[in-house]
Amino acid sequence: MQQNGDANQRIARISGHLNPRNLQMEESSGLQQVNCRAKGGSAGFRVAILGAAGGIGQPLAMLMKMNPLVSVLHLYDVVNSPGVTADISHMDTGAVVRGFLGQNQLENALTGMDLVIIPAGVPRKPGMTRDDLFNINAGIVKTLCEGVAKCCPKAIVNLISNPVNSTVPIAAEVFKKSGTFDPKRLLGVTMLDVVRANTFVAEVLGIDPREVDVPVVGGHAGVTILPLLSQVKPPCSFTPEETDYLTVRIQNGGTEVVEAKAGAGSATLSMAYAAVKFADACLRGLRGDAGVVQCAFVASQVTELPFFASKVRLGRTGIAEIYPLGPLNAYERIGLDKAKKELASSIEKGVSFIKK
Ligand SMILES: NC(=O)C1=CN([C@@H]2O[C@H](COP(=O)(O)OP(=O)(O)OC[C@H]3O[C@@H](n4cnc5c(N)ncnc54)[C@H](O)[C@@H]3O)[C@@H](O)[C@H]2O)C=CC1
Ligand SMILES: O=C([O-])CC(=O)C(=O)O
Repeated sequence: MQQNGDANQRIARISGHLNPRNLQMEESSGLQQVNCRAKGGSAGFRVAILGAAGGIGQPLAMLMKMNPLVSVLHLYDVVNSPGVTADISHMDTGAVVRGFLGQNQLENALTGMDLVIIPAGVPRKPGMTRDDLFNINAGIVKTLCEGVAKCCPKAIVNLISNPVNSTVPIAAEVFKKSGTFDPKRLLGVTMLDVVRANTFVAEVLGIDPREVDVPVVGGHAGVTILPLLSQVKPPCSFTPEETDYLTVRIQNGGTEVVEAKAGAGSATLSMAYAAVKFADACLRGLRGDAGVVQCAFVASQVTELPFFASKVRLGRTGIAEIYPLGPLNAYERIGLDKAKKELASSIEKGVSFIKK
């Protein structure tokens, strides 16, 4: 009898993932299901991806499902999230996966999350700047951040949607308006600039990219992307021609992919890789690991601008420390002036979108 009871319990637990009755319940009262299903998961953090069915969202969801620090993975989108969720949920890794479709499931997707990663929004086509995405993506980011403020105000937010130089200020204003803004918890993802810089510098030096660390500061668009080639690890030097080539290639990395994709979108796979590298750093910080340092676009006092990308140390409550830029050479100082000029107006555009 006892054996039968155990077996029934096991079947009930497994079929909880498949039983159409339970799925229906999730639509009407997601939170109840959330608590119930999490029992099957491993110990770890609860992560939501908003825009999970997109070009970045899908590989990002796959890679996060493989991350042993993740116990619960919520996949939210306005289209196609049920299919992506069914697919990802068959991977035999520890995280429990749940899908959420459409605005009326946003709150259930966000409730209880430790980390929210946002790649929702339209990507560039050839000939466009990231700022050309502002009109559509600003509203999307605003709505999603209002959800975060309401349902998981203590979550760390990794904001990927472009133009990052404006969407991060938008998010900050939304959080300020709702009285939940904590600058330590809002991070614009500029990791792809670092990933590209490491790759291109390694190519020039003829070494393994995994051995290279290039700080990239400023922001995430054109001249605001400022690689500090004088601070590359391992220590090395570049000719003026190499410095020019590397700086321009790193600044135009996104455009290089947009043009190669010829209308089919922008970087998705390398971005998903970069997003997971960054999210993993945030989770290791939350866990209490020491010495977790990455570049990110954050509320900052490193320059006179209210937001700036630089190296930050990640800790148990998000950003534990923001590092100064360190010594810059003449080339980098000129680059910094250009970056700051463009950044100032992108930041102002984001702030006034909410304040208007
Ligand atoms: N920070 C960075 O380094 C990078 C940022 N990006 C940006 O990431 C964003 C997404 O790019 P892709 O994934 O290639 O675009 P995509 O169009 O393939 O996917 C975007 C997804 O967002 C969803 N979405 C739209 N409105 C939504 C809403 N209100 N709520 C939830 N989901 C919504 C769409 O349904 C779609 O599934 C773009 O803005 C792009 O410019 C792209 C590459 C690098
Ligand atoms: O270039 C774009 O539009 C997408 C992006 O931000 C990047 O690849 O760095």
